[in-house]
Amino acid sequence: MPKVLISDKMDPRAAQIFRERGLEVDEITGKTPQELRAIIGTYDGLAIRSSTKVTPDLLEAATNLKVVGRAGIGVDNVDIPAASAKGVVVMNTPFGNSITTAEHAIALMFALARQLPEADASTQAGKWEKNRFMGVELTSKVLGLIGAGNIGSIVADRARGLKMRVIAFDPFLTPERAVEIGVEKVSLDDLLSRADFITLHTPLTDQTRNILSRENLAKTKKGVRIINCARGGLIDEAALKELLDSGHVAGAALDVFQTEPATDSPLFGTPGFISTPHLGASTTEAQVNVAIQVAEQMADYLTTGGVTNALNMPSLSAEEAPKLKPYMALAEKLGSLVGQLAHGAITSVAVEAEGAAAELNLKPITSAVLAGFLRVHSDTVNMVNAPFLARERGLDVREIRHEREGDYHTLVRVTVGTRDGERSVAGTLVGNEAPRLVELFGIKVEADLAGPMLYVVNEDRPGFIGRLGTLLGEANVNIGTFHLGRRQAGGEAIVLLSVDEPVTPDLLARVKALPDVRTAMGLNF
Ligand SMILES: NC(=O)C1=CN([C@@H]2O[C@H](COP(=O)(O)OP(=O)(O)OC[C@H]3O[C@@H](n4cnc5c(N)ncnc54)[C@H](O)[C@@H]3O)[C@@H](O)[C@H]2O)C=CC1
Ligand SMILES: O=C(O)CCC(=O)C(=O)O
Repeated sequence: MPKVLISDKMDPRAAQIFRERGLEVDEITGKTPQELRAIIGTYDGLAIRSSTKVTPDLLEAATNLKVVGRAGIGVDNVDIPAASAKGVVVMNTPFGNSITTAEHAIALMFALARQLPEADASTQAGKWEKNRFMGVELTSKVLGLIGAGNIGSIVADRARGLKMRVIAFDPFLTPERAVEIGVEKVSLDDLLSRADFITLHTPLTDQTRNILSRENLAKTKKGVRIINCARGGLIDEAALKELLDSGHVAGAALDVFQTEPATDSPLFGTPGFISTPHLGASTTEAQVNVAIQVAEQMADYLTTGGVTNALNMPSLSAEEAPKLKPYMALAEKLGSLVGQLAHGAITSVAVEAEGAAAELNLKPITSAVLAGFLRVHSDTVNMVNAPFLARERGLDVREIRHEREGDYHTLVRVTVGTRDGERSVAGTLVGNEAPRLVELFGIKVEADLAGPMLYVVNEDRPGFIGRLGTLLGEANVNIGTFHLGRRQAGGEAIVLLSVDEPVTPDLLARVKALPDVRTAMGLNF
């Protein structure tokens, strides 16, 4: 039974769903990285929010880990390249907390406009400072969105309801989408100079880090108010402090900080500054949404192989997964076969699908081919890290669909390119279920690829099969299945036979010494 660890505080529905789906679950929160490292080894799944840091060090100790599920959006606390290299799927829940976070940005905008936290503190201190707290109206003001994705577009919708004019800087926002969400697409400089309020809604990337740098902050309109409910690191906090002190920036509200938890900051106590402790996603509704979603997604993956919202693997719905499962088994076997047989450096891999296979999602099939192929050289390869490793090796990977049906109702062909030319193998599914090899390097042969096998290329001459059978009998090697194929009568022929024990070097030498043998190899599936 797969085991899941919930290592950050999460709505109890997550644990409930894991149990209902037949998984064992432990909730152990508040551990130090060292303590987590000590226990992670037995878990197949790790469910987190933002506190747990999934580092290369933790992943090294996570010897059973198959999936990390982030109950939330940002995955900057997960080292995705390191997880991919280890074959661990990383999933998030991209929509469950977006409304809540957008509402927090709007709440902070109101709080800045009317200085609500200061007014509250002053009133409760018995001061009744009615003349101190002069606010500004939101109506007709310009709101500048940096990032107009899920959350940014919800903020735009709410702001338009407040009769604000919304402008947006987002290099990936199409003009059509800008019209659809009712914003004016502008350059960053344009936004900085026009916005009365600026709100950030991008992920933290190399391009967005420090997007509100000292230089860019200096370009803002005097009296601007700034909100960040996205990620610390988007704003130069030291420059922001100086501009608040000078009065150029009238107010700033940060939910997120460069260093979290932010228990100390030069910004604390600055007039016009408001902060919340990364509360953007903290509503009951959002936490229920993300907990349910992450648990369902992780349980799907661990029980059916279904993949949703993964950041390092193509999606595969829970309905698709069972249909694709036999294809992935076939693809892995074909990948493994070419990996074992092809000599010389492989530069390209083409995966072709014919007939029924052509109607399927080819990404997982290709990943399985690559996993089978690369596993010949490393047993830590799986479907998650195989495409990543293939890219690292500079392999040119292609997918080709042929709608036509050939001799088989469904067919997957794998062709590898080497310096000596291309070599291909093909297979089908018998009864839509059982993988069967049907073509090997241009020769038709029907064989199940299972367990240890002996592969022989020979001249097609009378008496050869008898000699091979006798040799194996004398060597006490039991034959499970025997498959033959030939290019043409009297030409190159192949023998593929399954044997009960792996082929030893001694047996291989004796097979190679038989008359008419061109080459022989032991294979394993
Ligand atoms: N404070 C909190 O508790 C929460 C924070 N977040 C954070 O909010 C941020 C936004 O989340 P979503 O809207 O769901 O993400 P999203 O991926 O839907 O939208 C991000 C937008 O940023 C844009 N973008 C990317 N690079 C850009 C650049 N260089 N300049 C301008 N725009 C750029 C993208 O095109 C995209 O439209 C994320 O960082 C997420 O982690 C999300 C939920 C809760
Ligand atoms: O889980 C949380 O409280 C933080 C949410 C967040 O930052 C995100 O989803 O990106």
